[in-house]
Amino acid sequence: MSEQHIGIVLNPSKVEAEVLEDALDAASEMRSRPQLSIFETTPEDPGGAAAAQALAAGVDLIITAGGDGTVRAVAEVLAQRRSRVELGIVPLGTGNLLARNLGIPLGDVDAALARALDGTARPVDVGWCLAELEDGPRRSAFLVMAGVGVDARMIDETDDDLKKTAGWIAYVEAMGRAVTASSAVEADLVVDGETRIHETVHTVLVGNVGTVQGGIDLLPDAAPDDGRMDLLILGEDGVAGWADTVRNVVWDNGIAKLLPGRGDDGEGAVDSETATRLALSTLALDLSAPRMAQIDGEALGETTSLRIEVQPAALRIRL
Ligand SMILES: Nc1ncnc2c1ncn2[C@@H]1O[C@H](COP(=O)(O)OP(=O)(O)OP(=O)(O)O)[C@@H](O)[C@H]1O
Repeated sequence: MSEQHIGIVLNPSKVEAEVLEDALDAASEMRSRPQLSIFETTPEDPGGAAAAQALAAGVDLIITAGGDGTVRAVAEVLAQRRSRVELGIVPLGTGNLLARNLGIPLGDVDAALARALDGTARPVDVGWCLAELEDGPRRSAFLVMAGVGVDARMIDETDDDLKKTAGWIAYVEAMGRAVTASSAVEADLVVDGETRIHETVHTVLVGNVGTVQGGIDLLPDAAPDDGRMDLLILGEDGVAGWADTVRNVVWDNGIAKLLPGRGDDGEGAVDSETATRLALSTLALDLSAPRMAQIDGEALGETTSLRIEVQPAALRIRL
């Protein structure tokens, strides 16, 4: 069998290449060291070009070393090309929502690398989101969530310095500001080309996985390999309740969970009468006024139109 060739797509603002090289050396002690190529991301190109270079170099496995933004950029290239090259994730971001939802070890490079090297590849769905933005249409892949409303604004308003020093607590702080700043908007939704919904909404989210910061399970039925995405619509009255839920869960359970000896039993699913949940393959969303859209924690810009579709089992992620 020819030697395995691994490509690491590395965000150098998160970790030094030597850390990954040393970890790979340690993991390879008992077997032949695979060929390793490192492809660095840049602020202007957070992983797409690096992934394309890795594929061009003929790697058998791509491992991302960065956060959700790095994984998203790499996944976009793999899904677009319908590549069967497997993906491993060493989560080094702030939120690491995908890794968190998939049960990949956080804050432990060696353990995450072991999964990437020896884990079994599982199919993971990818969502595609076409947004009409001020400077034209943009089509982006997402693995965690896409949408408009409180969540998107919250991410957009998250102070970068705060995010660096305070981590997920920064999200809560930003959310407090976002809830007061958000205003309702008329939304027309068409689910799977047939179910029509007209509602005054604050937030519309489509998720591949359900858990957000603080262990809050926004989409309890979301599964990354079911070929569907889950839709959450928060109506006009829902947002206050949701914000309360989030704040309570984050503060009461989130902080408690971080303290030694405390259980992980906090559940924060939205159960408001004004919240609607559905599974879907496609969604057309039109808004009466522009709202900030986001994909996997990245602010896209303001839009009145999103078109979302699922590419089932587009990725093979080692878990
Ligand atoms: N070479 C680089 N130097 C500085 N910044 C970079 C570089 N490469 C990528 N970035 C920036 O890193 C960000 C992407 O970070 P990444 O997704 O890896 O972590 P994160 O944002 O902390 O993750 P998470 O979404 O999980 O919290 C982008 O804003 C991108 O511009």
